[in-house]
This record gives sequence, structure tokens and C-alpha cells, in this order.
Amino acid sequence: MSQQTSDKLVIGEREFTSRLMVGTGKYASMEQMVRAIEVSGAEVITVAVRRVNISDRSKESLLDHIDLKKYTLLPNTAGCYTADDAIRTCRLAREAGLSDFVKLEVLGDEKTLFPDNEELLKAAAVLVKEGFTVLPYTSDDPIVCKKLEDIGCAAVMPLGAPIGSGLGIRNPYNIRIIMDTVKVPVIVDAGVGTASDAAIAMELGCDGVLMNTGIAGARDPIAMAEAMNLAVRAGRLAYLAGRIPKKLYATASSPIEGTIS
Ligand SMILES: CC(=O)[C@@H](O)[C@H](O)COP(=O)(O)O
Repeated sequence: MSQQTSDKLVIGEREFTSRLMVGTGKYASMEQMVRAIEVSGAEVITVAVRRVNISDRSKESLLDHIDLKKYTLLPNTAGCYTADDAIRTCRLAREAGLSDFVKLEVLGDEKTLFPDNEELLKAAAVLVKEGFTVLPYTSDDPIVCKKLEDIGCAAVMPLGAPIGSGLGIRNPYNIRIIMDTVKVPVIVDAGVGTASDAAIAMELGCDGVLMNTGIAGARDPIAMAEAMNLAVRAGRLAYLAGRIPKKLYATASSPIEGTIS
């Protein structure tokens, strides 16, 4: 079996072949979103619970456009600023039959959209106890990630950069420390701007990448979805293959030993 087919991403009791997770916001149309998701090869799709009409499922909803047999839905708590609000949103998502596999976001402020880690830890503790599989969006802080793992989160999702910024992986050193610190999967979430950002995250050894704006905001979202698909797979393969050590000086590519003088 090749590395590509045997190399699964395992989160809690779920298993995935693709290591790319994608969002559903900011597309020009539902048709464009559906096509981009398909081309991205993603199996996990995150949807803001606030965007789903859960009170009246007879009305048109974002979910009408997603093949729920094909994709794993990851409801998220985008727009929640307190633990209570995020907990309530997850409960609503579960009661409405969306999923108990949730991306937990508790934001600190509207300008940075950075996580409020204090509220995040509170919400994660409650939701894990209630049986949710919790994937928390957090800052790139190894101590917070360790606390989230100890609480029982199934993965940690440190930001690469602020949501929607496209700044890429701003602190690869912290991401590496997080990977040394926790045993649960590390999924870089937010800030990925282009394919090389995704490849860098994967080459660092991250278990996956979650993104939305980098694809939906591109001039050609379908082409970018394909680029991200390839970049995540290329980065993963390069990580598994093992990069050569960096050296200051040259080493000849054609060795001189054994040559005919
Ligand atoms: C879709 C979603 O969950 C976002 O909140 C996520 O954090 C992605 O961020 P980018 O839009 O920067 O990729």
C-alpha cells in the first residue's frame, strides 16, 4: 500500500484520507462553493451554525447544497464571544441533527478575531463532558494547546495567522513546539493565503490544514482549491519523505570519488 493510501488522518473515532478541511463562506455563489469543495478533495466541511437555518429546516439552507452522504460536516461556533454562547450554539447544532463533531471558536474581539483562550477552555471542558468531539480554534500557544488536550479535545487548531488575513504561517516555531507538546492531531486553522502556506504547514509536520478565505477569496476559487489540494498532499509527502538538512556550504551533486582520472 502506498504512503498516500495508508496515511490516514484520525480524529477521535473518525478517519479521513484528505488532510485539507474547508469552509463554506465568502463564495460568489453556492455553485462555486460546491465546485471548489469538490476540487479541493476535502472530506470535512465546516459550516457556521449561525448560517444554517436550524429553527426552520423547511426553508432554504446552506446545507441543501452540501452532499451530506459524501462529506463530514463540522459545525462551527463562528461569531461566539463567550463560552456560554459557544456551548449553546453547539447544543443547538447537535439537537438540530447537524453533528456532535464541532469546531469550537470563542473569539476575543472583532478586530483581530483572535481566540479568547480563557473562554475557549471553559467551553471545551463543558462540551467534552457532554460527549462532543471538540476541535478548538486556538492561538499558537503550546500551553493552551496542552490544556485543551488534557481537557479531552480530539485535536487542536492553532491559527497560522488571523482569520481572513492570508498572512500564512506566522510562527512556525510555535507550531513545531505545539506538535512536540500534544499527541492529538494539530490542524493549522486560519490565515492560509496561498498554496505554499499550506505546504509549509504540512512540511512542518502538521496533521492537516483548515482554510476558507484563501480559496473562496482567490480570483479563481476553483483553481485555488485544486492548488490547495495538491499543496497539502505535496507538503505531507515531503514531510514523510524527510527533507535534507540545511547546510551553509555547497556539497557537489556529482561526487568525485570513484571517477576515472
Ligand atoms: C471557515 C472558518 O472556520 C474560519 O473561521 C477559519 O478559521 C478559516 O480562516 P481563513 O478564512 O483565514 O482560512
